[in-house]
Order: sequence, then structure tokens, then C-alpha cells
Amino acid sequence: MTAHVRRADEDADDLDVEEALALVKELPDRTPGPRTPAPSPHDRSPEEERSGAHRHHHATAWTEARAIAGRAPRHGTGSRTGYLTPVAVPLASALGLTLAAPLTALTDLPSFDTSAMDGWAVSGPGPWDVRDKGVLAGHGEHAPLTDGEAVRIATGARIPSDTTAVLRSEHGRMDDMGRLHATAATRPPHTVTHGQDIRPRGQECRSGDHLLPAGTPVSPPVLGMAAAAGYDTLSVVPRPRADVFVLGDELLGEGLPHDGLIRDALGPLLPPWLRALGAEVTAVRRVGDDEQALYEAITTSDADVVVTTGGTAAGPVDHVHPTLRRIGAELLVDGVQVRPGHPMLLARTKEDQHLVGLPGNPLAAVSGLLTLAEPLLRTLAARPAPEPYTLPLRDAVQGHPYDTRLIPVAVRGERALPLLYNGPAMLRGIAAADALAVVPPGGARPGEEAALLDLPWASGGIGVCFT
Ligand SMILES: Nc1nc2c(c(=O)[nH]1)N[C@H]1C(S)=C(S)[C@@H](COP(=O)(O)OP(=O)(O)OC[C@H]3O[C@@H](n4cnc5c(N)ncnc54)[C@H](O)[C@@H]3O)O[C@H]1N2
Ligand code: MOO
Repeated sequence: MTAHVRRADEDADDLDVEEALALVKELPDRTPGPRTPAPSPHDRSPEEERSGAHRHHHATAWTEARAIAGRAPRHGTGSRTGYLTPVAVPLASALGLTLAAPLTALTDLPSFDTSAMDGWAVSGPGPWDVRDKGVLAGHGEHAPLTDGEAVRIATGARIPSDTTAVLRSEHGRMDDMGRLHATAATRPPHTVTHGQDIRPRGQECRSGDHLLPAGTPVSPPVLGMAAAAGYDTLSVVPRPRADVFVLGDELLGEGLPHDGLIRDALGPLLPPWLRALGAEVTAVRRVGDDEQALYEAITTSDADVVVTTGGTAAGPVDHVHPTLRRIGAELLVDGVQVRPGHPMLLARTKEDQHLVGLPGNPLAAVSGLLTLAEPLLRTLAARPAPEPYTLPLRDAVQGHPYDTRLIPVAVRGERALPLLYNGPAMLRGIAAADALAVVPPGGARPGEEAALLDLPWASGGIGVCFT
């Protein structure tokens, strides 16, 4: 256990955000080895460069790779939009999905003339004789008022016909004769204006009015609006179903690393992240480094998106490429000019199924998730693209000579603070981050604006985005 971890355990109550950040901002000098491997164009030998043993020559530029992933479902199914076939779901299941049809009012709102206040429905100028029996919300029609008559009424109750206004309870006074008067507190004093505090039928909408367009994300107020407007179910684009296959014989599901075995970090990381990106995770399976098991897992999956982790490179047990060749998949993206994560790939395995091959290094897998899986899932689910935004970087970031870099950053005030521990095999930086900064080839100077990719829980909160 490191000094930092002991400290966090002992003083858990005092550990504020800044202190937590210090754990990924400063390099303790006690540990050997670099925390931020400097990316180098020379990480392959000149022979490798010439031989083409690596896949860099196929690599797609980062922005183009995202665009290809976003367009992929349209080309696969030939559907103009690329999103999944809409379904009708009960309101309680629609949160976070996208409306597949415009929300059209099924009723006038309000659907009857309604009192906006607790008080009296009055007819004509006062003073008024008050009826014995009042009018409560949720009750049927009451007898029409006659001129000079008033009746007690509750907020939301149906207005009796021939009511001219509602007098709020705090604006009325009973005299000794049991007659109701408007007090000096009304505007103008001692009178009621025609129509005052009555919500007329259809004030918000008429039956048939378009309330929201198709494509609107279903938020809590959209659910409320739909219920008010008479809906029990909504026509929505369903969540894309995603199967996750975790490759690697070296992975442990629990306990401490031992004998060359390490913990599977992606099994726990990917399913909730995919859900936050709008997917329904239908399976998470470990398939080891077994080519036949991978082949069977992919060919028997009926998910919309298959996500594999590991096995994308050119090692002896890197089975993703050979398996894709075996099933005749169409490679849409085979390597991306991005660090970490450059061996990531996107393939069309069936007309209506895509496979995202994430590299095994955990931060490289995150890079692949945001570069390829996010735009693919967004199109399938018809989710709107997030508004792009930039922030100035507080510190310089060393760039890769040719590739885009994705760097975990913490957002503090109006600046993005690059975090350390951003190597492909490390999660320590991203675990403390609010976003990933997109650093162009060549790097960025202090104060330079960088595009940011938000991490869904950093802004919305866990409960909001993991629905
Ligand atoms: N000759 C080359 N070797 C490598 C290249 C290359 O271009 N040529 N690229 C390197 C880069 S960059 C990356 S990233 C990795 C990608 O490797 P794979 O996708 O084939 O992944 P693996 O080899 O299976 O694993 C890499 C690394 O990650 C660990 N790993 C795998 N799965 C998990 C998991 N679920 N949880 C935690 N850690 C995991 C695995 O043990 C390895 O250490 O290839 C480089 N090599
Ligand atoms: O640089 Mo790799 O793409 O380690 O992630």
C-alpha cells in the first residue's frame, strides 16, 4: 500500500477533491519508471516501418474514424437514418431514449377551465352570496353560478360555468351577513378582473398540437409532459444491445495479481460505460485467448454491437483480425491515428451488426470506446451529438508527431488541467478525470484551447446517466 493510499484511508473524511487530484498531478519520486510515457514516432524500428508489420499505414485519422463509426449503421442497413426500429414502451421505461415520433397532444391542456388558486369562483361583481358546498379538484361538473354568487374552489378544480373570476382566499373577507367581499389587497382594490386566476381550457396546448419533435431525448420533464398530454406509452428508438467479449488468458476475475496473471479491468469498466453511452449490455463474457471461442461468441451473438477487448494487435494470440477474416466481416476502420488506442478497429459483421475491437490496454480501450463505440451507439439510438466545446489547457501537453492524443484532464474553473498517469495501460489518470482533452499532432501549448470529450458521469451524475 502506498503512502498516498494509506493517507486516503485514514483521513477519508478530509479527502477533498483537490487532495484526490494531487494524487494524479504530482509525480512521487519514490517509484521507478515513467508515469507519462512520452509518445515517440520511433516506437517501431525502421525495419518494422518498412515491412508494414504494424498496421499504421491503414490507420484512419481520428476525426474521420469517428465520422465513419457514426455513419456505419446507415450504410449497413441501407436505412437513411441508421437508427434502430422504433418500439412503443411504457413511460416508466422511456427515460434516456429518443422520441421516434413527434409528441402530439392527445388532449387540450388544461382539458377544462381550471382554478389557478384556492379561493372562490365568483360570478359578476361582489359582494357575493356563497354556496354551501365547495368545488374540489378531481370532481365533475358543478351547477352554473348565477350573477352575484360564489362558491369555494380549490386549485386545479373545474370552474363552474358562468364563473367570471377566481378570488384568492387571501383576497376575500366574509361580512356578518355571510357575504363575500374582495379586500383592498386585490389589484385593483376591492374588485376582481374578468378571467383572473382562471386557467382556460387549452391554455398550454390544443389536442393535436405538436409539443416536441421526433429526436427529442426523453428526460424527466418529457415524461411528465407526455403523461399530462395523455400518453401511456411512447414511440422511442430502443437502446442498442451490446455484447462484450473480454479476451485474454492472463485475466483474473478477483483477488491480487499473481504469477503473471492480472486483474481484468475492462470487465468492470465497460458495461456501465456502455450503458452511459445508451447501450443495453446483453452479455459480458470472458473468452480467453481461444480463437474458436471468439469465433463462436461473435457468430452466435445477435447484439447490435459486439465489443471485444484485447487481441487487436499482431501478437501470437491476437485473434481478432483472423476471426474477422474468417467470418468475412468488412473492416471499416483498421487502426486509428490516435494515442493511446491506435490498434482499435470497427467492422461490419452482419448487415445489422457492428463489432468494435478495443485494444487490451485499458486506457487504449477507453480511447476506442469514445472514438468508435460512442458515435456508433449514438447513431443506432438516434441520440443527439453533444455540443462540442473547448477549454484552455493549463499546462503544455506533449504531442505525438503524427497522431491525435487523448489526455485525461480535470476541469477546474475555466481550464483543463492535464493529468499524469495517462499511459495506455494506466487508469489512474482517467479515474480522476472529468474529460479527455483532444491534443492534435505536435502537442499543445499552455493556454491553448483543446476540444474536450466529456465523461458522462462527470456532468450528469451517476443516477442520471446510468439509466
Ligand atoms: N507488434 C506490435 N505490438 C503491439 C502494437 C503494435 O502496433 N505492434 N500495439 C501496441 C498497442 S499500442 C496496444 S494498445 C496493444 C494492443 O494490444 P491488444 O489489443 O492485442 O491487447 P492484448 O495484447 O490482448 O493486451 C494488451 C495489454 O493489455 C492487457 N489487458 C488486456 N485485456 C485486459 C483487461 N481486460 N484488463 C486489464 N488489462 C488487460 C494485457 O494484459 C496486455 O498487457 O498492443 C501493443 N503491442
Ligand atoms: O498506444 Mo496503444 O494504442 O498502447 O494504446
